[in-house]
Amino acid sequence: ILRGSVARPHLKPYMASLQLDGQHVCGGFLIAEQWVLSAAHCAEETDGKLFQVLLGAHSLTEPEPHKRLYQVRAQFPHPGSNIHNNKDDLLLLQLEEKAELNADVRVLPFQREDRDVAADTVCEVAGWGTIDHSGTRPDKLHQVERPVISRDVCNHRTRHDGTVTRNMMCTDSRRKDTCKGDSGGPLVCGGVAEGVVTAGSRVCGNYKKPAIYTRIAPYAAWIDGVMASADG
Ligand SMILES: O=C(O)c1[nH]c2ccc(F)cc2c1NC(=O)[C@H]1C[C@@H]1c1ccccc1
Repeated sequence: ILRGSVARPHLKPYMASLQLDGQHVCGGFLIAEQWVLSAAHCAEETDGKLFQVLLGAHSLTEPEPHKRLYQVRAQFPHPGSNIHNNKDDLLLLQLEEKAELNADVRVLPFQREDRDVAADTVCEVAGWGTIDHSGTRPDKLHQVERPVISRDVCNHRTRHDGTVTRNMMCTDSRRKDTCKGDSGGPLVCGGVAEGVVTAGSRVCGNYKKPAIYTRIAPYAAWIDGVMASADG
């Protein structure tokens, strides 16, 4: 998160850190007791290894009361996701067991109504991604508020030039922005997850390149289908 602030500890109890060998790779969030939603690109270089999912955390390193690392039983990248673009950039992770819910570990509801969030709506996004242009990696969760910008503005020739589909949305990236490592986290508007930070490589903090999110509502049926069909 660029030019945001340290989040109030454990006030975003749905936040997940997707880790490999103890290293944060991407964000994610709890959508059900045994399920985390993130971005498919994040699993591109895992060489077939499964993530581990850290829940209940504020600091990535310090001991905290409800912090716990969960094994992943299975990972389900959206079948339409691919390395060439940001389409269908969603990843469902089934935890090895149901997460123990408490004050620091909670499910975040996601939007099921497929209607664009109005431009200028101020939403919030959080993550353990880079916090400056030197690529500094924070230990604590950061957050930032960002206004939604219209798809037409986001698709302008000088911005994302028509690559933002109806299944995506954008927020203003002037100065304050998401950045590497924040991908997979939720864009929360009015207490509901409306989008997932896309994990394609993107310059951060440049107003010419707004942040892009995968809208969740268009994928509600896919999400429900995977959760229903997987065992347990
Ligand atoms: O964050 C992303 O957009 C993104 N997209 C990817 C695609 C493949 C892939 F193998 C990884 C990623 C990845 N995450 C990262 O590189 C994470 C490792 C870097 C990081 C930044 C800040 C703090 C901690 C760690």
